[in-house]
Amino acid sequence: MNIFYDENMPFAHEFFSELGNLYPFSGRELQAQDIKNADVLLVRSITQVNEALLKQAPQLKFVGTATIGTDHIDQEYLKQQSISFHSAPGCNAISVAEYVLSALVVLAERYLINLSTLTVGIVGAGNTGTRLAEKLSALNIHFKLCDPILEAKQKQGSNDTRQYYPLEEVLACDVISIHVPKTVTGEHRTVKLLDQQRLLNLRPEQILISACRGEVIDNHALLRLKEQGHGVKLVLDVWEGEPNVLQALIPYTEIATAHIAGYSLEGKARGSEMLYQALCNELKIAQKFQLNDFLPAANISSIEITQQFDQIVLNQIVKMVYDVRRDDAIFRQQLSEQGFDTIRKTYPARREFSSVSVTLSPNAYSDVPHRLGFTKTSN
Ligand SMILES: NC(=O)c1ccc[n+]([C@@H]2O[C@H](COP(=O)([O-])OP(=O)(O)OC[C@H]3O[C@@H](n4cnc5c(N)ncnc54)[C@H](O)[C@@H]3O)[C@@H](O)[C@H]2O)c1
Ligand SMILES: O=C(O)[C@H](O)[C@H](O)COP(=O)(O)O
Repeated sequence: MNIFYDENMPFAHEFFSELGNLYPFSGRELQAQDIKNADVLLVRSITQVNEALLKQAPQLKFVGTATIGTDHIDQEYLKQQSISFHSAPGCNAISVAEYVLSALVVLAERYLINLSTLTVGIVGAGNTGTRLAEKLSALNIHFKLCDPILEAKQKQGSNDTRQYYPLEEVLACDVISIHVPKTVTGEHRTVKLLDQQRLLNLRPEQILISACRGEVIDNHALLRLKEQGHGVKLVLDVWEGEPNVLQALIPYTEIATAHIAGYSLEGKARGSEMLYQALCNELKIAQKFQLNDFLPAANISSIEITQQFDQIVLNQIVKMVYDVRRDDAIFRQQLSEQGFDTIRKTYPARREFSSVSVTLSPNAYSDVPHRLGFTKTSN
């Protein structure tokens, strides 16, 4: 069996080498002639999988994307060709939530904001939006969810008991964090969900965070708004037209990064693991490996908190594991010379909160670190 996989999939060799011959490829450069003898194709979001790519691959039976987003896959075409398709829902949702939390912590320090006074509007309450909501709950930070699709399912009797709010109400919150897929057509289209009019409605003291897909915010309209002196604070991980970023927008952002919100080692590697599981299921063979077989220990793998848990301690432990300013600096300094894709391919190691076990001395007892995702030290 010939397995072609994106070179940017951690542990792909470890997971898949016993299942067939492995052929790594560079995601942006893959061409139809490269995969003529592929049985399995494993991609990331930068490879457009459609008829043009697959038309010369008669043996292909399995396509997987080690990502949450699936907007780069022509699923209708795969169905027509009886090629099975698997994505990795939720694989990097924790990573995205930790990115947003790190950004909030950094902005809270930069502008002396008390996080507990804020209301966060979360647009899209799926995997990433939900993980963020859980972390905000742990911190007692108020949030409002908008998700008309889940709201409609609730009305039809789903088990979801969360409260949903109209989009315009959620867009009026102190912080807006967007977590929708890229949807080009239909009632719930998200391309330019934040169009010129909605951007004009923003208040100068708001914070707007986007770590979903660049096309959800009209980047040119956002640039015009900022050029007119609007105060809205921007945290942008994703950009319209990646890898070609509207560079004039970067100086107007508080935090700008190269679509790496989901790039924790765990988040990316879970994508590899989920495709391994899917392929084993398809081949009807037992899974021999799991992610924990390969994940190394974090550089700092245990800490003790000795004072009462407050925003200062929160800032310290969040930034100890992941300080988003590192990725912001890399983006600003290296985008022109290295390019967007190289920054992503050479992304330095980043771990999730769970890689650190936290001990709390008796006077510091709090369940917040654990609820945020840190591992409880076992006695
Ligand atoms: N920056 C990154 O590194 C990164 C990482 C992971 C995911 N993503 C992107 O974020 C998107 C969301 O990820 P997820 O795991 O939460 O996906 P998900 O599918 O679990 O959840 C998306 C939610 O958005 C809702 N939704 C769809 N259209 C909407 C609309 N018009 N208004 C409000 N809600 C709407 C859906 O009902 C769903 O509940 C992915 O599709 C992907 O494109 C980016
Ligand atoms: O959709 C996703 O899962 C994320 O956007 C993911 O981080 C994309 O990473 P890429 O496939 O572009 O490396």
